[in-house]
Amino acid sequence: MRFIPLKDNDSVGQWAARYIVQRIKQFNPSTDKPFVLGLPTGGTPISTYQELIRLHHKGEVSFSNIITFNMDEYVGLPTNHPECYRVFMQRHFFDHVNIPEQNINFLNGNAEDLEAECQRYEEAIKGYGGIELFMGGVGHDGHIAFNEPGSSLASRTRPKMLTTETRQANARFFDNDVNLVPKQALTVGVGTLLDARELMILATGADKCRAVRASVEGAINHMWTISALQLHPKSIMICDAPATLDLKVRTLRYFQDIERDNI
Ligand SMILES: N[C@@H]1[C@@H](O)[C@H](O)[C@@H](COP(=O)(O)O)O[C@@H]1O
Repeated sequence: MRFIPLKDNDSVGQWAARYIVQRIKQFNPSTDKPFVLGLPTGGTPISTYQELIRLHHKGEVSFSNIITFNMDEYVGLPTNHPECYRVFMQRHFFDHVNIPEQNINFLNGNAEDLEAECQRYEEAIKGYGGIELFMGGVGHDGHIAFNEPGSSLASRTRPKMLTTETRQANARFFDNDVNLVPKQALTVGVGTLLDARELMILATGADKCRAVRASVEGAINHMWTISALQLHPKSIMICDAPATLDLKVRTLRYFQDIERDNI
């Protein structure tokens, strides 16, 4: 795994956005051969979306041949709710770039049969030949997408109950009222994420430092689903300085040394 230790949140956004643009350019997508990008919501990726929008407006990247799959969605939120992940993505990214509406894929958290909806999503990903690059964030408890502690590292897309800790963390988007945060979500599985040809995780802020330690120095363990990164043949974790606070000095120096030309 690559570990990119950067200074602050803006540097993380810039690094991640440039990496995505570079990968898209290398891939040279076309209508027949689109680039399939997995995307997250949350506070962490916002600086990346802002930088991608800026690069798009500068003419450095087009999203016309990009297919997106978002990693998760709340169950039961009205589709026009501002915290519905689809609405979040329109607001922070899709409304500002040239991605065709039909290229955007989302889990429907209001589907009548949630299991069937998750199955449909897995099939849709397969239909495009899999995901080229999946970007994600990480929860305080080390969850990746909504794969809460104890999720199988082989899991596929499915409904999941959210922990109280996660609902409390997300209450900031729901008038600080935990009771307004949905109790359930649909999420791609850890196995679905591991199937992506590349997995890029962003972590910013001191409140993520335990999750970062678990992913870099910890043992692979379903109680920290982020640790599955270690199983992926091509994973990158990008952090700001506060998120590295719990790493050993030796670990941090090691990655600072081997990435010295890239940070
Ligand atoms: N399902 C999302 C995750 O995909 C995200 O990584 C996590 C961290 O969010 P934030 O970036 O706001 O800290 O929050 C939610 O639980």
